[in-house]
Amino acid sequence: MAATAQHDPAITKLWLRTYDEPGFIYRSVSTRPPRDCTPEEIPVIDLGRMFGDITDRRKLASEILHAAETSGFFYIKNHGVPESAIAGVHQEANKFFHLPDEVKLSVKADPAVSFYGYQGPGTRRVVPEAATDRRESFNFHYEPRFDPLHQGHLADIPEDVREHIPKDSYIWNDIGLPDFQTELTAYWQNCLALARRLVRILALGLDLPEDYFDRVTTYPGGDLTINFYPGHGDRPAERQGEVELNAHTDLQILTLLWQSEGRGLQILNPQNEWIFAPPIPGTFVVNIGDFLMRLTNDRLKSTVHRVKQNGKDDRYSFAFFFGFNFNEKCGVVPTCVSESNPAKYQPATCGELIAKRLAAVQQSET
Ligand SMILES: O=C(O)CCC(=O)C(=O)O
Ligand SMILES: [Fe+2]
Repeated sequence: MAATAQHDPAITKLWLRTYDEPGFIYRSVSTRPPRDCTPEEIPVIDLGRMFGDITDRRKLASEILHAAETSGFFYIKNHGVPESAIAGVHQEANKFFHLPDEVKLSVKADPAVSFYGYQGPGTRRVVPEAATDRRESFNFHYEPRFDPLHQGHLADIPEDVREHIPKDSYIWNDIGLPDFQTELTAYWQNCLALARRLVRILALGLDLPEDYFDRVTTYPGGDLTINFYPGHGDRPAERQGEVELNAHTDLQILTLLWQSEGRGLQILNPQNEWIFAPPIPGTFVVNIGDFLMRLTNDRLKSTVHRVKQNGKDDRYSFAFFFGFNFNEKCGVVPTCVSESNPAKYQPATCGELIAKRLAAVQQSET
């Protein structure tokens, strides 16, 4: 991927994509093998208090804020997403990724329409300097018809919201898995509800009214990606050390990540060293996205991460990316600016920034 810096072999140049011109930056990163994160670096936060009184909620909010301001990553437990919903997706993901290639390719992303659907191994490249990602994935996006908030009112969906929804219904073509769509959308609904609650806690943590962001989460970004990273099984680990998903930051507000057993996810800490965020049973990993970093004037951190799969066993992960309404212009929130710390960013819609970045990614793939 990256060229080694000239003077120090323990440092390598890591290229990253950004929203802003020129579109790339690089960081000088340690080549030392990753260690596991400490509980201080990526704490486990108990969300049970989300349903408590305002004192409980404020206490929870301050813990979340602290993690979001430091590593930008935290685990959550007691998150309320039923194990059965997770197991349902896990089972369907296992069946899906073991289908013959021609079946998976029948629901593949058509770049002329959207980037949703199946993406085979080696088809995505985050930055021109990087190798292609080796992961396989399937992803779909927010649709009001899946959102319990709009059940029974689908006729009232505003036209500009409709226009924003990609017309890629082919991603749900029949692939011979009768429960695939049902299980994925049921899990998606759980994540959507959880993300809407978490954003309220974030608002409290930012000293804003708890319902401050509600207005921009009525037709939010809500992408679910199921990822598959095959293990090497009984064969020699020929791919050991290779990156399966290249270093990136997530684009929107926050990501809820479930990971199956086995290390894979690595996070770049403030000392520019990779650390593992190993799976912890019963938890999700949450991380802050670029758009929320921008809305908080860089107070909350959107942290670089990547995946290396170096185990014998297959690894799965499910990433739910939550964003604000795509057509809503959002500026830096009032509690993150002051006379001595003016807003660094102009108001923008999440939709326009993401479209710009995805177009750039597509360009580096062609
Ligand atoms: O598979 C993982 O652990 C991380 C996936 C990820 O970072 C992503 O899909 O953006
Ligand atoms: Fe990510």
